[in-house]
Amino acid sequence: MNILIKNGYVIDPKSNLEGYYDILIKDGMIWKVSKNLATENVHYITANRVIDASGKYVMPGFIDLHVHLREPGYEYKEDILSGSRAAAAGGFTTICAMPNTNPPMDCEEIIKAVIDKAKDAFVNVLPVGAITLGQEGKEISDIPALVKAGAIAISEDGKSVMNSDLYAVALKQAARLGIPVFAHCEDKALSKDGVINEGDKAKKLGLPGISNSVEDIIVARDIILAKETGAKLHLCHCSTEGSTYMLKIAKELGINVTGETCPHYFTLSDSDIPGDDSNYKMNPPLRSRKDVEAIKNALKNDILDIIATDHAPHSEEEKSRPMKNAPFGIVGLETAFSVTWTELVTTGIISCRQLVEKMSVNPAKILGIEKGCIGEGLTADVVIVDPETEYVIDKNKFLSKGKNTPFHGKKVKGRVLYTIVSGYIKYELN
Ligand SMILES: NC(=O)N[C@@H](CC(=O)O)C(=O)O
Ligand SMILES: [Zn+2]
Repeated sequence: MNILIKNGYVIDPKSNLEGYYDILIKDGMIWKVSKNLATENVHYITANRVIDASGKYVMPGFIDLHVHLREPGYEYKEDILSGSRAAAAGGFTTICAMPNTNPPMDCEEIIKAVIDKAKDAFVNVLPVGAITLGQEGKEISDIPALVKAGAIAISEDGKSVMNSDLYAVALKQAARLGIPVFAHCEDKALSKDGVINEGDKAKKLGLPGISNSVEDIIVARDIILAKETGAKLHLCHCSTEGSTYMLKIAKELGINVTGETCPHYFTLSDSDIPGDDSNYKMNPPLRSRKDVEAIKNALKNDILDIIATDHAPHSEEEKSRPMKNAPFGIVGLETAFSVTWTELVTTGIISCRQLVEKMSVNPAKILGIEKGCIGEGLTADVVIVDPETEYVIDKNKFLSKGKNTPFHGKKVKGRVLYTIVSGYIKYELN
């Protein structure tokens, strides 16, 4: 299948290309990027499909470092096929699958099974291996075997490895193997049975709170250990002002650390929680307005490098429970681009270029993969968006099995129109 994308506004920071270009995709690859490409004069190649992208933006496909696909074990929440389909609808062409499955992705066999299953997926799925066996925090997984089987990174996501001695060993191994460590920063002894951010809202709802120190303490520890071990540390879902300050200092000191946040942390604060509604329950929790401002500022100043979704689907039944008893997590694949465009780009907090850097270029760089770019000769992973369309988010239209979102009914601007993975149109808005 050959595709010609005509008249689109291309934003490709890695090639330092921004402007109106046509793109010819052939045999799964970016064949030509040029002004005024006509099908007939491109080496006799005719396009089977011509996409008129006038007034649209063309970007390298988004890469999500933080997705919970729930397979194996929790297929009632999501599976590789449904989650990857939702990813394509969100403009993502590559996603990382977190290991907190059942059983966790802590051995060669499970990593291989996920890779095998992902052959039918709508987008590229890259598995992340669990740091400890069963994610129990007691015994380290066979990390070299996980990497050999295809794990792109390691993580204990859902929790932290609380034993610093064990964690340091894992960091050293990751450093030696050249893979990043995705860190969920949460001091379990401190967070206890906390449900939402510590503060007025928690008091009002009579719910146990989660303080900023729960995150900040482990962020500090992990940065210190990254310095000592030389590991490539990636801080997942940063939500606090403190995290952004420590990230800034760590970068200034030349420590190999990157930071991620998610759309909900720069859009909502705990004061937006309307009542006992579990669609507002996630870990880390929605923080104070001051934290939200700090997160936005850190995105603007490129202290935070990555916008990921932390797509965490749960069943209707699980999320209709009162906050105290519902699992943590919200879905995000199908809302991330529109929410980010609305909250950060149309407001001038970040540029389009920065959006592409944070959702495509930087994730590719962290993973060390040749993606996040529309360069000639590279695999054709491309997203086409409409920057002007306004619509209302409707969870009932999600392709994900998970409908648990606090953004249902939110009016947004900017919409994904096409997602092209390895030269195939995997999503098209109709
Ligand atoms: N973020 C969440 O609230 N939940 C995630 C786990 C995680 O990413 O920490 C999940 O797996 O449900
Ligand atoms: Zn996490």
